[in-house]
Amino acid sequence: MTPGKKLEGLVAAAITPMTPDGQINLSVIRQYVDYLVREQNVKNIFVNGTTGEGLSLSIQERKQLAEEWVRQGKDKLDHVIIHVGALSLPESQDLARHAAAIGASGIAVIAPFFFKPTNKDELVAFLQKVASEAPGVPFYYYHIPPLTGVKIRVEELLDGIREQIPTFQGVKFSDTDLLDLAQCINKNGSEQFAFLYGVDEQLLGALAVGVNGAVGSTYNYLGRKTKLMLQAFAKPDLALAQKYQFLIGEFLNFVIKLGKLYTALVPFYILKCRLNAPEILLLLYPQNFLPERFHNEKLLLMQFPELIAAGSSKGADQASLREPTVTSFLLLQKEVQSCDSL
Ligand SMILES: CC(=O)N[C@@H]([C@@H](O)[C@H](O)[C@H](O)CO)[C@@H](O)CC(=O)C(=O)O
Repeated sequence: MTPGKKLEGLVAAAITPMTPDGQINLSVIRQYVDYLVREQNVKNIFVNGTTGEGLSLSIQERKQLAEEWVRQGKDKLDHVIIHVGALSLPESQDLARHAAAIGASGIAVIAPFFFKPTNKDELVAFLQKVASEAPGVPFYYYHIPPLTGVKIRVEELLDGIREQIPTFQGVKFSDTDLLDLAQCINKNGSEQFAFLYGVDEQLLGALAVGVNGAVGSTYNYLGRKTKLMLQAFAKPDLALAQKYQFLIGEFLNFVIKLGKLYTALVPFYILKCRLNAPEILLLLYPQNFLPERFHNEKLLLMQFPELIAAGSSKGADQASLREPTVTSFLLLQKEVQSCDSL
């Protein structure tokens, strides 16, 4: 990890590896790190967040995952950010102390989402009590109102925040309110705080208002593609950046329609191991909850040819495809791939 380096660029939101019997699978994290660095050129990770379903894990599991990511990321990753948010303040504080003790490069916290803060002061008070348990660790507010239901504007939250949380370093902004985001950046400057966007399918819009980077699930497997968009935007070649965004958007639209299961099964092929988020286990067991197409490994394999490019070439057998959705997916994949040569 690189202490002091500003958090920017792409941050992959880690999936939680699970064993078939529902235990967290720490043994594949080293492979996961190597895959991200080598195949996706992504050197930042966000652990125990939404994608990793940190809130569905026990405190002990969250700590074990954090430890393993920090250990395996030591000389390979720039940043290992641990989400330590919880409904219980003492648990969140415990996780923050733990993240500090193991040498995490940052911690992030969502707003409590059951008994919700009703105003900025209540929210800041909660965040402050967590951040102060890790006084040497950069702190990020994780704003995700579609899931927390806490809609306190970040612009308002940031007003005077450093006085109350000296370690405050930035915001992971997982919302579509670009007006709020733009005003945050306009008033605070992206030099002072890091603004990381969390709605992958519309990252280009957030780049236009000045974010420093992005945290998201899709950078696990579209990291390289998205970096091409970042490069085009920085050049600046807006038309090219738009082409990438449109194609990535189409691709994601399709993945989203298929459901999270598809995204979470991808690493099964990448890492050649079972890598299921907790929610996926609910879908897998009992088996009859699972739509028939998920049983067919071959179909799945074909849907992510880019991700397994270095692996087998089994992906090309379109003749056996019956589902029109899968065919369209493959066509989109092809388009996204051909984007490299735009
Ligand atoms: C609601 C949700 O899961 N949002 C994702 C996005 O990356 C999302 O998967 C993507 O934009 C596709 O919709 C991230 O913002 C979540 C995230 O970074 C995390 O795992 O903490």
